[in-house]
Amino acid sequence: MSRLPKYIEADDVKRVLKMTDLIPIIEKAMGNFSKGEDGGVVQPARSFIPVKKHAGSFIAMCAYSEKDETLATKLLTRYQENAGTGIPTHMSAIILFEPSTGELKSIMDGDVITSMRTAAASAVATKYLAPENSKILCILGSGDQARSHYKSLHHICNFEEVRVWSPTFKNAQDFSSQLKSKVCETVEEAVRGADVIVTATFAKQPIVEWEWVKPGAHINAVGAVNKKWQELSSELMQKSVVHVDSREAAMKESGDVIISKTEIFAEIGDLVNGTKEAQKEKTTVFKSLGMAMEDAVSAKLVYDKHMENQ
Ligand SMILES: NC(=O)C1=CN([C@@H]2O[C@H](COP(=O)(O)OP(=O)(O)OC[C@H]3O[C@@H](n4cnc5c(N)ncnc54)[C@H](O)[C@@H]3O)[C@@H](O)[C@H]2O)C=CC1
Ligand SMILES: O=C([O-])C1=[NH+]CCC1
Repeated sequence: MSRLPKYIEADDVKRVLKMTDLIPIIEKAMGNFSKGEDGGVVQPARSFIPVKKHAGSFIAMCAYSEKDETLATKLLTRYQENAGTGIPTHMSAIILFEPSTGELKSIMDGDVITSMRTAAASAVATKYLAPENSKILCILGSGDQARSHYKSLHHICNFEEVRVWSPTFKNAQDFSSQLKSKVCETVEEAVRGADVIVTATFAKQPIVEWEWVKPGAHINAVGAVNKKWQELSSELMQKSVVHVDSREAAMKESGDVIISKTEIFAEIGDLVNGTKEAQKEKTTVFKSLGMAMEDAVSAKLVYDKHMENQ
């Protein structure tokens, strides 16, 4: 193997990474993660460095999976105030190592992977938890994650209607002109009657109330990645059956979980492994925070596919 790592840019990641390949790989990874030591996953809690002077944060996420033979770290910045400036709010690179020798294999764009693997994790949750014959999808937010979720969730359900709401009406209109959907003026209008709901916003205070949510609906809550922030009201969290990607991370990083003091029923991996039963008929929440393990398996897939084409 050459000692020079392969640099894989965003366009190449986009070219080789397909949602249909990614969803089952993320499903398996979530299952392995939730098996504890038997799953062969090592994923320490991620590090956050606040870049207070510039209202940003720097996040380092590492994982090793023995079963998947992948060892990687993602370095990511989250600068919310970039919104509307033309600079993305999240930017990242993934560094992939060869687990058998420790060699550096690749440095690749992490933006496409972050977008797609987060939406793939929600697709797995939706597969287990959405009501049968879900027809109406509601997306709150119109940014990067909103777009990738639109695409991934169509692999799971045959939606007849998609609704989008965003705090800036024009952004929702742009979303709707590119991805077939109906623009809603309020969160309540978007949420009422929806079977599957995605919250992919920068909200710091709850934007979704329990009484708007159709009984039995499934919610993928992707934003509010801070112990002081919430996208869902405490009542909604307490009355729903709550699932997370990692219990440990949720208890440390999720305001939706910590502030509401809700009980966590299961990790999505527990549903995959069959150690907890999916309760499709109940109102369910998947509180997603994102896992390094998801980046590691995605990066390996990208690397292997990219090298096949060299
Ligand atoms: N769970 C996970 O694995 C991941 C979570 N995220 C989180 O998902 C959320 C969305 O990320 P992206 O789509 O990449 O960001 P983006 O910058 O592309 O889009 C953000 C969206 O939030 C909306 N927004 C801004 N302020 C708001 C407010 N106060 N209330 C409601 N909506 C507001 C914006 O109008 C925009 O539609 C962020 O909180 C981000 O940190 C991002 C990556 C992975
Ligand atoms: O897992 C991830 O990449 C992120 N979670 C929150 C911001 C980015």
